[in-house]
Amino acid sequence: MRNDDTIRIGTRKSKLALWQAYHIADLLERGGLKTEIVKIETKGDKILDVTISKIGSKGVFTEEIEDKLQSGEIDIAVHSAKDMQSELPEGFELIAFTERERVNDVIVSRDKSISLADSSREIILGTSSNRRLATLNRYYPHIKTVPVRGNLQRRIEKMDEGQCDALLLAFAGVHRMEYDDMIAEILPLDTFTPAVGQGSVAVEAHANLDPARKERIRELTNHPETEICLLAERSFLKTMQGGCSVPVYALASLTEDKEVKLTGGILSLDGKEEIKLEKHMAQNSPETLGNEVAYEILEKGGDRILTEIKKALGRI
Ligand SMILES: NCc1[nH]cc(CCC(=O)O)c1CC(=O)O
Repeated sequence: MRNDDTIRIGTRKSKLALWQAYHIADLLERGGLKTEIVKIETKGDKILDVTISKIGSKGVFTEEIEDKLQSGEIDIAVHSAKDMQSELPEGFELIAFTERERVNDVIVSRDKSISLADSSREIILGTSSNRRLATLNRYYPHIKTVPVRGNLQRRIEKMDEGQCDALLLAFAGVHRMEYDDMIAEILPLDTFTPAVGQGSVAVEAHANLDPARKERIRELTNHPETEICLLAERSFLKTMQGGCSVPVYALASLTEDKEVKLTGGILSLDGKEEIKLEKHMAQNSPETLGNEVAYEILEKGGDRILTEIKKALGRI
């Protein structure tokens, strides 16, 4: 343990990552803590021209950051919650989740008249996410896609270079980067159920972080309602054993009668099959809820779909 009281916050260097890190710094400083941002380059940031599902290895965006958490060079790391694997390496945990932003996926374009449901015109949509591709195959089969990677700014540049007419992105990132005026359409949650954790910022720590510091950081950054929802979603993901390149989705919310409701599902890559389920449970057992929804989906055929997907992705 260092003896000064500045909280060192580790983050990737992209604009979105920095926005998230400064957001956490702001919450901590409002509570009277001093902060310092430590920018860290990861393997995933260096490899821009292959899709992440082809790089394959777990933690391409987190390994270097976790090394610095473990050594105590940084106290916490800040990530988009949805980028975090459902199981962290031994000794690491997510200690807080910030209040969730609007969770929807959106269409971003220079042409605001673009709409996914409009099959009368040809739209080429940029996305590299298997969840989004499978959802398009199922609900909007007339839409053509091209893979587009890189940070948000780079993706918009690629669109402006003519690689695609529009991009399919998470509202949260678009809003944080202040591209709201390019949002052509906010996609409905019943077809485009978002990825687990979408819209919330997660704070990661190592078990060697001083408990009093950890508790103070948690008090200032954690949003308890969001945390309950994310615990349900993340335990769903863990039981599904999906990994980030599998079209698995889940969205939890709190109900008026103080329960947590979870909708989870899996799609085949071609979108021909979808198994989707909704359940609710008392708020004190979000993880049990996540497990139960996952087990039931696996039992109802999700297991077979998952095996087929992993085979197609070359994972088994
Ligand atoms: N997959 C990358 C990623 N990770 C987090 C966000 C956006 C912010 C968020 O959902 O928290 C994005 C961009 C996107 O999917 O459009």
